[in-house]
Amino acid sequence: MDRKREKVAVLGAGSWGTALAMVLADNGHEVRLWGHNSAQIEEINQNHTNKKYLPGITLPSSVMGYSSLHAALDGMKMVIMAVPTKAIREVIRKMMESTSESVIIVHVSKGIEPDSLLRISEMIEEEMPEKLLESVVVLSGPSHAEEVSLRHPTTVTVSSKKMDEAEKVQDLFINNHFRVYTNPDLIGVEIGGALKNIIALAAGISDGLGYGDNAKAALITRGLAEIARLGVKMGASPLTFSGLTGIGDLIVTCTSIHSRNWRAGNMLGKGQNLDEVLENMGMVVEGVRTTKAAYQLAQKFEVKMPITNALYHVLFNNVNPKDAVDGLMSREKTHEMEDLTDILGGRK
Ligand SMILES: NC(=O)C1=CN([C@@H]2O[C@H](COP(=O)(O)OP(=O)(O)OC[C@H]3O[C@@H](n4cnc5c(N)ncnc54)[C@H](OP(=O)(O)O)[C@@H]3O)[C@@H](O)[C@H]2O)C=CC1
Ligand SMILES: O=C(CO)COP(=O)(O)O
Repeated sequence: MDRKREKVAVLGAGSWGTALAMVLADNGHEVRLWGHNSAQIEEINQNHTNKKYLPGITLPSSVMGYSSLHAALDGMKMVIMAVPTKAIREVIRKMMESTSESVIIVHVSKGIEPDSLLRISEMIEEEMPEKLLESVVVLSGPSHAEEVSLRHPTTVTVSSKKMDEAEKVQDLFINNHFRVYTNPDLIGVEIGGALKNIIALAAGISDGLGYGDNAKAALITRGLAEIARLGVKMGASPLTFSGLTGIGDLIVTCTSIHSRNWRAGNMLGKGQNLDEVLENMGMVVEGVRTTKAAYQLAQKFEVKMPITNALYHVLFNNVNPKDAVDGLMSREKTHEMEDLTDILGGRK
């Protein structure tokens, strides 16, 4: 495809920012990868590696590392925000000290902010004055950085309130190993991507306890049911949850050793405590904060989210993981399609 060469800044030099910088460089764009650790940026520029986050991978030499945010943003209209959810506000604030240009922000993170209960696009809109923010686009889907950096076939979805801007982002990233779809359901795309991490933690716990494929299939399916239940109450389309950012991302995260959320859950299931687990991981485990946010959202929207609820008590109230599973399995009997029966007038 004929493609215009764009200038793109990627903020966050962890696994996902680096893998996405590789996709953009493969597509011929000018890519500036900003990170706050200058030794790591030096490694990227001198050795074309980012060993901590993508071991064994050689980066295209056109990916240029920047430790100055000001320099990375100079002349940039397109900014990829690839830091963990809890760092987004801080990085946006620093960004605004460094630029007076209006930009399109593409956020690729998966979380919900506890207490404010905002989705990431809403946090960005809250932080940035309208005159500096042309639009926010989310890019999400089943996409482990490790596999993207090997150029293995991957599919993701972009969404925005302004779909013409989402289409620009589709054109920016799409190539024959990284296929990008559009979906206008911004709420559904963000909720699916964020909440799948809760279920991935639970799936890891189940595997760590020695339970098998039946338990994992149950968690994925019933997890999707509770994510969709909440998402629809928040204004999402139910169809989005059967797509890449719903069931697609649930499958990839609940079944892969690449997933930090699954791995963290696995260690919890094997008996480690949360602090030890997070210390050992050395990378972001978004599902922990998102569990807190989803627990609060379930209360706010009066939605039943039994798996989220059980995980919340394991993470924050020292409930033993096995007791949490026993509690889930001994819940009051119910109809599988509870919400459908509500719609059909309570027929059982
Ligand atoms: N990895 C993946 O496969 C995918 C990840 N995502 C999402 O992308 C987001 C980023 O994750 P990922 O790259 O994997 O995380 P990593 O843990 O691999 O990397 C996080 C990066 O962000 C940096 N960082 C943390 N806090 C700040 C801060 N305050 N200012 C500047 N930089 C900061 C870290 O720096 P330092 O090294 O100093 O800690 C590190 O470079 C998450 O929301 C995740 O859910 C989405 C799809 C796939
Ligand atoms: O979002 C991801 C894959 O789509 C990555 O998941 P983890 O953060 O659990 O590694």
